[in-house]
Amino acid sequence: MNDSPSMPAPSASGTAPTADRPYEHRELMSFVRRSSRLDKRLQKAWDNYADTYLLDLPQVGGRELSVSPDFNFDHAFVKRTWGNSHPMIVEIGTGQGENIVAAAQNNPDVNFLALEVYRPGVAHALLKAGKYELANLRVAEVNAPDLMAVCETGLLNEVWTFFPDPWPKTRHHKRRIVQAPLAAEVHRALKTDGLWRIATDIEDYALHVHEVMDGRDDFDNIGTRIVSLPTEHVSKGTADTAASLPHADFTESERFDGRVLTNFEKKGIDAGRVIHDFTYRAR
Ligand SMILES: C[S@@+](CC[C@H](N)C(=O)[O-])C[C@H]1O[C@@H](n2cnc3c(N)ncnc32)[C@H](O)[C@@H]1O
Repeated sequence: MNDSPSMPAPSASGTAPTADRPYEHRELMSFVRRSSRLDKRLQKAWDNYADTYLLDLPQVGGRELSVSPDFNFDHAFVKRTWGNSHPMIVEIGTGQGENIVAAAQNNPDVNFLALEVYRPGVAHALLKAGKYELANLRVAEVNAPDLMAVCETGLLNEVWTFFPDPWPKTRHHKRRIVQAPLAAEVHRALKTDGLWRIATDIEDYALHVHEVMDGRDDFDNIGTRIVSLPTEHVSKGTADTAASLPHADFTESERFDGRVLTNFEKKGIDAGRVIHDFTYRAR
């Protein structure tokens, strides 16, 4: 599989992952492995469509959902797999594939790769890809940062991370997938002017994105809507109390019109939460 001449990409920690020291800096995962049992319908989808749509990527021995650091996600692999060199968009944490399937249907001249660790989600994405006979979509059941780490420099036009798992407890914030090391890897994988689109319905995650991303000198936040969010949380209090708290001011984007309303987003809206959209352009 690894017949490309290009070297494995360096990891965000600055040292390239190797077979005996793979992704050491990433032992804290952004997900907890859940049941991979499929019901009859999803098992049938898997049996029918995995050969066509699921990428069988080499793993690090004994580490589920990993991608071997010896693998290169590069132009040559894209050409062999998608059969062309069209622009490439990668979605990190695709859920059930609702969004990327719709995008792939609407943009046949763009290649899409969905990354997801939850097997029933992967199976749903396969089911829809098969149902709509999408030639431009592939799905990988992998830990997304592992794939980003082996992505050829400048290969991607866009990366999407919509409604990442919130990990609300402070002691779990380190598990949030939007982190400085991933940002560095996404930046390296993107073309100059490529975009990382992020959306969340969790106010504290929006602050987290702002904290991780807005001080970076390798990305520009191209949002134009000015937002001011309190940086401390009070469970009870008046509007005056809230206004007197320290605030962070930053910019967000208008809703990305390439995003369909997924179940996750709908649940957030139904619960009265505000959606925060960010667009970061790689320098
Ligand atoms: C809250 S869901 C949102 C799904 C989808 N983006 C949407 O908007 O409907 C977050 C998804 O990210 C996936 N995920 C979390 N960490 C991941 C990782 N390291 N690699 C790939 N997928 C991941 C989870 O399994 C989950 O399906």
